Amino acid sequence: MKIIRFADSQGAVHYASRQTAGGSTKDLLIEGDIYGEYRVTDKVADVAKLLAPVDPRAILCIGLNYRKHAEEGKAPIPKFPVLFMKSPGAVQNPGDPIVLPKKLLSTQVDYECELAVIIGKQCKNVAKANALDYVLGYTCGNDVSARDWQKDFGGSQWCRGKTFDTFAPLGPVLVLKDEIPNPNALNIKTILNGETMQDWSTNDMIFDVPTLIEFLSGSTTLLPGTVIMTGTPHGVGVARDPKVFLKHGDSITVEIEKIGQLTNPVVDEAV
Ligand SMILES: NC(=O)N[C@@H](O)C(=O)O
Repeated sequence: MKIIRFADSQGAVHYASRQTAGGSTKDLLIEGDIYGEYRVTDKVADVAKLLAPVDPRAILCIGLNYRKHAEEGKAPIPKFPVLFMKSPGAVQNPGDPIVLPKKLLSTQVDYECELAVIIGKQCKNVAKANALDYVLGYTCGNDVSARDWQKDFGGSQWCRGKTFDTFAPLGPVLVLKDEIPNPNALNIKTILNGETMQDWSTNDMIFDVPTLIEFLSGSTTLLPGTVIMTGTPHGVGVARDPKVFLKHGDSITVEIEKIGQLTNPVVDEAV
């Protein structure tokens, strides 16, 4: 099942089951708690605005989790997953703009397509073999990154470069795990203004999804609604010659097999 989160014409936030048949889409209202007991009603949802599919409790991000991306960044292959975090406040809805900070703040904003895992059940010290039992589902993520803050100004801490407002677009739908039995067998792409910039497979992760859940839950209780962004493959803008950074007027799309397209326009911060 595919689940959307949306605001209705009164501004109230709900979930719905998105059903596509014969090319037409129908959204049926969900009643209850998607992390607990819920049911799909026969009421057609009044979808006024599509939102990010979840309102994250936390956003845990993994760096250098694809060999060729580590190589293009001249970084060593990590022995353990490289963890950093984004503020839940950085989440952006599908279709809404990625806002480039004032030039004073950053001139090197980059894209990163990522498979995002949504934890459905609280867990701690989970064994790899049972790790997917704690997953609710998957969505597309864009780990938007200000490289200058990540590399030069952040004092070797990546956090600020990764967590500006709008630097965590998520969407367009939450695909429940029954539709994706193996999250490590999906094609993943980034398309910038119609040009494919990243095109790889999640089967090339250094630490696969069950290993990441085992590793993270070994130190941190993962609460329902936790989002894990699992790393990006090669082809990012900073590694290109000439470098490619996002600019006002761009349109950036993350596309993942079995999930769909997460597209966001890019705009300059109003000064
Ligand atoms: N370089 C960099 O920031 N990479 C990470 O975000 C990653 O996904 O590997």
